[in-house]
Amino acid sequence: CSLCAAAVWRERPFRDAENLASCFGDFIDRLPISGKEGILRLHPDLAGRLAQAGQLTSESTREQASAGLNTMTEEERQRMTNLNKRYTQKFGFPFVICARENKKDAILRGLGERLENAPQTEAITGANEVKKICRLRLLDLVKPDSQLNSPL
Ligand SMILES: NC(=O)NC1NC(=O)NC1=O
Repeated sequence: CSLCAAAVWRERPFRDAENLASCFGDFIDRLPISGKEGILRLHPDLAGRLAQAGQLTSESTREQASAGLNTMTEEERQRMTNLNKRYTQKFGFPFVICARENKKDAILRGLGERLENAPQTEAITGANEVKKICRLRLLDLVKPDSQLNSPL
């Protein structure tokens, strides 16, 4: 989210990628519920229309594939679509989970379970998942060598 990046920029210099990720995490934690919901709305549905049209970002494509979401049976895809629809109707933002830390069965189960949560709880749970996605993406972007050379 470019707004988060622009805000976290003021915390420079960062010791390393972990420090940068924790600054992003702190920023997301400090957002009010409406801000957390806004960040969640920037995310594509899991195995949704964008994925099926091949229009996800390369990061999302890789993450969703690592959970096995690109090899779902027709029945699994239908279940995912129905649950995603119910979730978005209830909360007004899409279901977000760190796909690299879950497999498709855990994602389908989590989607069903999290549908029962209260809206505020779910905005916080979703934002915590965004923090995990953000951290893994940052660690990919910042090569270990660059930590030795100069602060970010
Ligand atoms: N909706 C959702 O969780 N999307 C994602 N999760 C993840 O790890 N990558 C995504 O694109």
